[in-house]
Amino acid sequence: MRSPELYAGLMSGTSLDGVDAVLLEVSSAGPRCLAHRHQPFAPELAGELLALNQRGGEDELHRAALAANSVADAYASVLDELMVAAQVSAQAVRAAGAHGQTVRHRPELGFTLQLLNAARLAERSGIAVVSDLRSRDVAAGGQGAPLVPTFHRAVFGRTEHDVAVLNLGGMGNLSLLHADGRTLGFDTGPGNVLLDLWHQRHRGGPFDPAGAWAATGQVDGLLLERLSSEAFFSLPPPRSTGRDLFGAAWLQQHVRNEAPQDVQATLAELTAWTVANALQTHLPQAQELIVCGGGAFNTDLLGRLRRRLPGVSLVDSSERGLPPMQVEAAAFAWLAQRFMTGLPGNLPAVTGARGPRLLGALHPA
Ligand SMILES: Nc1ncnc2c1ncn2[C@@H]1O[C@H](COP(=O)(O)OP(=O)(O)OP(=O)(O)O)[C@@H](O)[C@H]1O
Ligand SMILES: CC(=O)N[C@H]1[C@@H]2OC[C@@H](O2)[C@@H](O)[C@@H]1O[C@H](C)C(=O)O
Repeated sequence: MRSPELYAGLMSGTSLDGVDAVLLEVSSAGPRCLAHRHQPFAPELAGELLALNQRGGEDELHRAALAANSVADAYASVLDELMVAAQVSAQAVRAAGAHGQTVRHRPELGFTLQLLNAARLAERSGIAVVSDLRSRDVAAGGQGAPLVPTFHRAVFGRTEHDVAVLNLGGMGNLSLLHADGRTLGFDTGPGNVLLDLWHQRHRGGPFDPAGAWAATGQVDGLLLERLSSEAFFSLPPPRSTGRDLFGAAWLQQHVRNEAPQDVQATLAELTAWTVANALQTHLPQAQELIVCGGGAFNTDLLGRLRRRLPGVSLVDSSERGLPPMQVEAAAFAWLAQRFMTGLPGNLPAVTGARGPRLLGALHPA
C-alpha cells in the first residue's frame, strides 16, 4: 500500500461567497477528507471580483493584478486556519491545488481566466501550489470544465448501478457515473447565480435562505418559456458556462414586470428544469442523484427537482461521505495529487480535449 499523502484543496467558485479549504488524505484506499474550513470574502473583494467578471470597467489589468493578490491572501488565510485546525505543518502537505477566481471563461476563444497570484500563495504558505488547472485542457481544445467528474467517480462511483452527481453552485454541473466505468459530465447552466442576484436586488443579503422567498412566489409560465429558450440549454456536451453568459445582463434581458417573488420562483424552476431535462436526456435510467454545492441547502429548489424527477432519489452528498461544501475543494486537492504524481486530470470525454493532459502549473514551496 502506498503511504498516505496529504494535499490541500482551495476553491472559490462562481457564487463569490468565499473560499473553501480542505485537507485531503490520499492513499490506495482512496481520498479521505480530514478537515474543512470556509472563510467568506471581504465584501470589498467580492464586489471587485464581481465587477471584474463584467466587461468594460476601467483599468482592468491593474485591478485584476491587485485582486489576484487579494485572492492569494484570502486563500493563505483560510489555509492557515485549516492547518491549525488539523494540527498539520506545511512540510507535511505535499501540495495545495488552488483554483483561483474565475473572472472570464471563454474556451471558444482559447482561454479561461482564474485570478490568483499563486507565487504569493506559495511564498506565504510555505506549501507547493498547483494552480491554473483549466488552461491546459482549453489549450488542447477542451472546455476546461467541468473538472470534478473524475473526482466524483473516485468518491461516489458504484459498480452496481449508475449514479448521477449534481453540483449546485453558482453554476450547475452534472457528472454521470455509469456502472460500467464510463464517466461523462457537463454544465447544466445557472445553479444559484440568478437566484442570488435577484434576491440581492430585492431583499438584500447574499442568498435566499433555504429558498424560502422563492417558495412564496408562483412560477410564471411565459417567463419560464423565455428563459428556457436560451440556446445553451440545447447544446450537446461537451459544454460549460459561467457568469459570462448567465449574469445580471442575461437576467435583465428576460425579466419584464413580473412580481419579484414570482421571478424568484421562476428562476428556481428554471434551475430545476435544466437539471431534470439534462438528466432525463443523458442518464434516464439514473435512480440516484447525489447533490452537493450550496444549493443542497435550498429546500425549495430540491423540492422542485424532486417533483420533476419522480423516480429518482435525491441524496445529500454527506450521506455518501462528503458534505456538500467540501466536494469541490476536495476535488482540487485531488487534482493536485494527480499533477504531482504525473497523472492526467482531465477527461477528454467530458471536456472535449484532444487527449488526457497533466493539468496545472507548479509553484514550489
Ligand atoms: N442555506 C442556504 N439556503 C439556500 N441557498 C444556499 C444556502 N447556503 C448556500 N446556498 C447557495 O449556495 C451558494 C454557494 O454555493 P457554492 O459555494 O457551492 O458555490 P460556488 O462553489 O461558489 O459555485 P460553483 O460551483 O459554480 O463554482 C450560495 O451563493 C447560495 O446561493
Ligand atoms: C470556469 C469555471 O470556473 N467553471 C466552474 C463553474 O462552477 C460550476 C461549473 O461552472 C463548473 O464547470 C466549474 O467548476 C467545477 C469545480 C468543475 O470544474 O468541475
